[in-house]
Amino acid sequence: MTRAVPRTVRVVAALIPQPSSDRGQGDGGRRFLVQQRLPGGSRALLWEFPGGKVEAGETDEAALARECREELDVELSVGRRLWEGRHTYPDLTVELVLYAAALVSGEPKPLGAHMLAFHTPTEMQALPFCEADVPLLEDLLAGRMGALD
Ligand SMILES: Nc1nc2c([nH]c(=O)n2[C@@H]2O[C@H](COP(=O)(O)OP(=O)(O)OP(=O)(O)O)[C@@H](O)[C@H]2O)c(=O)[nH]1
Repeated sequence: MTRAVPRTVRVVAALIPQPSSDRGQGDGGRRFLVQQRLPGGSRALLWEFPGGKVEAGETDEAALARECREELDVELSVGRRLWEGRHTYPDLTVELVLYAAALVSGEPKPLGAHMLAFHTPTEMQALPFCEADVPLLEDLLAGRMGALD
C-alpha cells in the first residue's frame, strides 16, 4: 500500500521574553511565552511557541507579526533568526523557524490557544511540547542560540 507524503509548511515561531523577567538573572532565569494547543485538533494540548504558518508571498517576519496579532492580540517587533529545524508528523512536515521577538504593545490573550504561560527553558523541559520543538528546547536550554534579543 502506498502512503501519502505529508505536505510541507513553513512555520514561524516567536521567542518572547516576559517583560522585566530578565534583570540580573541571565538567560537561564528568563521566562518566555509558550502556549498550549487547543483540545481536539492536531497535536491537541501540546505546548508550542506562538506563531503559525507562513502564507504564500509573505515574509517570515510579516507572518509572525500577523499570527501574533490574530492569536494573541499583541504587536511584536521581530528580531534575528535563532533556530531552524524540520520535523515530519503523520499529517504534516513542518519547517520550524524560531525568531527572537519582543512585545511592543498589548497583553497576550489566548485567542487561539487553550492556555498561555511564561516559563524558563528548564521549566519547558517538563511540559509536553510538539515533537518538532524538542531539539529546539535542547539548544535553548544549552545556550546554543546566542543572545536571545
Ligand atoms: N506555532 C507553532 N506551531 C508549531 C510549533 N511546533 C510545531 O510542531 N508546530 C506545528 O506547526 C503547525 C502550525 O500551524 P498553525 O498554528 O498555523 O495551524 P494549526 O494547526 O494550529 O491550525 P490550522 O491549520 O487549522 O490553522 C501546527 O501543525 C503545529 O503543531 C511551534 O513551536 N509553534
